[in-house]
Amino acid sequence: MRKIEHIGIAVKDLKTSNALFKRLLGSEHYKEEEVAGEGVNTSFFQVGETKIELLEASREDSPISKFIEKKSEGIHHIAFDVEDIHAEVLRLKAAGFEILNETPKDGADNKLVVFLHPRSTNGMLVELCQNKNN
Ligand SMILES: CC[C@@H](C(=O)O)C(=O)SCCNC(=O)CCNC(=O)[C@H](O)C(C)(C)COP(=O)(O)OP(=O)(O)OC[C@H]1O[C@@H](n2cnc3c(N)ncnc32)[C@H](O)[C@@H]1OP(=O)(O)O
Ligand SMILES: [Co+2]
Repeated sequence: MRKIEHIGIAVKDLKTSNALFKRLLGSEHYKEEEVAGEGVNTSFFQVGETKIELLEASREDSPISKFIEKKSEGIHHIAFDVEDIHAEVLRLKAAGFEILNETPKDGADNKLVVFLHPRSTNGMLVELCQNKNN
């Protein structure tokens, strides 16, 4: 794993949270993107070499709706940048981690993504991200 690619934050309302994070970080979000496969609308803020990804549910059965209902708004996952996502999946599986999707799926920002179940990572949802142009 090369660096923290982004920190995902579950929010109820993207517009309200865009304004809050603009006040917090002192800069505007640089893009918004819907990822229909995940049931989310996202916005991104650059913070040095990493990013904050705000996630709003775009449908009732989105993982974000369930998370906010059971817990609250707040940190939802940490995403690590990897060079070869297939090799990382094999390495992490052999090391005993529970992979939620062994076949990488389309994420935001031109990425392929894989998730690890929080019950195998001390309660933290982990995302692996590989740039599609790698
Ligand atoms: C924008 C695209 C992409 C990107 O490019 O960056 C994204 O970031 S998409 C983000 C949204 N997508 C996902 O989260 C996909 C992966 N998540 C899942 O598959 C599910 O959410 C889950 C993690 C398997 C949980 O689903 P489910 O089992 O249906 O939910 P429960 O509410 O029953 O939870 C079971 C268990 O897990 C705990 N949990 C759930 N979510 C989280 C979380 N984000 N962080 C930590 N723990 C989490 C939940 O509390 C339950 O624990 P117990 O109550 O102790 O059983
Ligand atoms: Co993410």
